[in-house]
Amino acid sequence: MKTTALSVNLNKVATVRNTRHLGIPSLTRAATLCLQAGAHGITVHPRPDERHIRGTDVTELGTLLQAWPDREYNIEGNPLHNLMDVVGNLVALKLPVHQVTFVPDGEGQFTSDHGWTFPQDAARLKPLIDQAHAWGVRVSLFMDAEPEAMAAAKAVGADRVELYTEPYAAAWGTAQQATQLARFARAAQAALDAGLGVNAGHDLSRDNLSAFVSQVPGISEVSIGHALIADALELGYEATIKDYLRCIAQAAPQYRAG
Ligand SMILES: CC(=O)[C@@H](O)[C@H](O)COP(=O)(O)O
Ligand SMILES: NCC(=O)COP(=O)(O)O
Repeated sequence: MKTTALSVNLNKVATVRNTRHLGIPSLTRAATLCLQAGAHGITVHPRPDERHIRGTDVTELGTLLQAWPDREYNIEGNPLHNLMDVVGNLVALKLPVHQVTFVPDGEGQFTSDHGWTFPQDAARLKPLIDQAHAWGVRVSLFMDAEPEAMAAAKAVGADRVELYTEPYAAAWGTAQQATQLARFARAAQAALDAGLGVNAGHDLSRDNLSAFVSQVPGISEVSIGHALIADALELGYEATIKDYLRCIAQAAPQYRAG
């Protein structure tokens, strides 16, 4: 049994960097500080419009992660748009990529706000999942917390699902929190029962993280960007990462490998 991994999403560092032509803040510097502080991995979501993460960032971070063989690189995006080209480029360069997270975002979408739909998406996902597996890359599917969809995600070939946690985050601290936690716990258990690993992400924060990982079973990885980078602006990367790791450790989560 292992603890839940923390993968730091660097999209928002790139968002700030892209407002000038000075190259600061540096993504590789941010990644290094997060990894030195104990983060288990780095996540990026290179959108087709390159509003934050650019193709060059993906390659530079892959090069950096070569020096951190015990950490993971997770690339998110829509495999029907630019993601497969981005990942294929990393593979061709023999740079590490441990996981792809397929997200059904439209081009130019404000932010991710829903998961894949089954059975409708199965036929177009299958060859893309097979391609990622041929590259030796684990595939996670971004999914709404719907227990009945998990068996279909497994059947199409996914290794993991990433539960889209915005509805939980929005309910945290309200009368709906327990209902949402129970819903996510059912979805996670259904995924585990189907033989999938379970990741989670979107709007997770130092406030809502402990309750989630303690009450939703089997969370292998959380990917966190927006709130974490906002915290880092105030606390610095080292203190921020250590506090997110404390939130996870406090919940003492354990998961089945998958
Ligand atoms: C897939 C997902 O959950 C997102 O959180 C995404 O990575 C965030 O993208 P933006 O940073 O562009 O909002
Ligand atoms: N997969 C979710 C992610 O990488 C980060 O989402 P957010 O914390 O920026 O909402």
